[in-house]
Amino acid sequence: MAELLSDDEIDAQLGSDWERDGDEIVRVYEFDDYLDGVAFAASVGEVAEEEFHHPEITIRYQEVEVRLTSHEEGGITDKDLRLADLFDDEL
Ligand SMILES: C[C@H](O)[C@H](O)[C@H]1CNC2=NC(N)=NC(=O)C2=N1
Repeated sequence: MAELLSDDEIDAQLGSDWERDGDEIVRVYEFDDYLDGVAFAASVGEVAEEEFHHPEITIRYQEVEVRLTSHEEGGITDKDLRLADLFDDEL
């Protein structure tokens, strides 16, 4: 089981395009084309399944919102920060 991160640890390590929202970290990715967003969401899903750590993904017109938290630990852990970086690499 991963350790919950402190507020300072999260602030220090969170990617600049991500935001803290309570027990979650969130990023909204923008796309010119709806289907590019759909394809990106699919690639995020592939990474999540490989890592067996799953985000909430919301696909909207020209944007995809990705939210991460560690459900078992009840907050934000290194797993969430790592997945955020891996998702950003899918762009
Ligand atoms: C049994 C438990 O659901 C699994 O170990 C995994 C699946 N994917 C998961 N994803 C996320 N975000 N948090 C979890 O705690 C988690 N647990």
